[in-house]
Amino acid sequence: MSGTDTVDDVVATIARSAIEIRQGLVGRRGKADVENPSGETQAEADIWADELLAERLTSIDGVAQYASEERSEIIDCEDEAYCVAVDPLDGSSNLKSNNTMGTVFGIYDEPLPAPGSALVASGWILYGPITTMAYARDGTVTKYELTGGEPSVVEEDVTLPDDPLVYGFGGRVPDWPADFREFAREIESDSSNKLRYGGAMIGDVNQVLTYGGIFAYPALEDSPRGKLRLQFEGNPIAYLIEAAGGRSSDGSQSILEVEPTDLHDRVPLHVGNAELIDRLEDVLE
Ligand SMILES: O=P(O)(O)OC[C@H]1O[C@](O)(COP(=O)(O)O)[C@@H](O)[C@@H]1O
Ligand SMILES: [Mg+2]
Ligand SMILES: [Mg+2]
Repeated sequence: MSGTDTVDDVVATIARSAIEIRQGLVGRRGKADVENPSGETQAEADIWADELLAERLTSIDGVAQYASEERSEIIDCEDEAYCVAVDPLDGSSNLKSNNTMGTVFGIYDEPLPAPGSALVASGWILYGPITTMAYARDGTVTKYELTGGEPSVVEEDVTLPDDPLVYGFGGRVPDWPADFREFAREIESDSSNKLRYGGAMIGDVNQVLTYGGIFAYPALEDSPRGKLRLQFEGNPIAYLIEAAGGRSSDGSQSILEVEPTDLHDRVPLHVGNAELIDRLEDVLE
């Protein structure tokens, strides 16, 4: 994966940096006294990981823009071609309790903010008991283990298992709109489904990729666009889950069809096995 084109260079750089990010979490578990563009208090590690990725990714030939959940403005580079959007640390509130976190990336061939249809590749790093990467390009998904050297492939042509097993829904239940509550009740009452919610989208979505099922951070009564960000979280996740044979939805259409109006737009996110997303859209109609 190293050095054949800009997209490969970006992915190889993120994979290498992930090992450093993981090690650098030690000593950076506190909060910084600053808010990100979404109005959330940043962790020291959010800021540090963003700066590390910005420095590395903007120096790659062919990278035109770098943008992240943790900074208001896009960094424009002199090159033209690919625009990289990252969530440097997904689930950073899990730093305190030392639970799962991730890094999410999307590589677009249009200036940001761009719709998910402009993605050429996306993926995520999962900082679990070991560090893994799920990566989608050209309609196929590959899983890797990362140790610092060349990423080693553990599975090619990854697809969601046919029989869904896990579900995880973000937000407080009383804040869910009535139609989403009805859908959630339907999923819960099916005895073949198990609840899995860890407070880091990447951990929960990776379980859906592994076992089949559904993850959602839905629209909330007082936040109709939900919580998760379209450029940095929604689009990259949707691109990968769709490449793995699943579906994504903002409630009525694929996340990849949502037109952005602002770099830090939020989007109601639902991803998983196609049959479950179809059922969700029927209920939310
Ligand atoms: O604390 P809540 O409301 O369950 O929210 C958890 C969700 O927020 C997030 O932590 C948001 O991501 P960041 O940590 O990158 O801001 C998701 O990973 C997770 O699914
Ligand atoms: Mg996140
Ligand atoms: Mg984050």
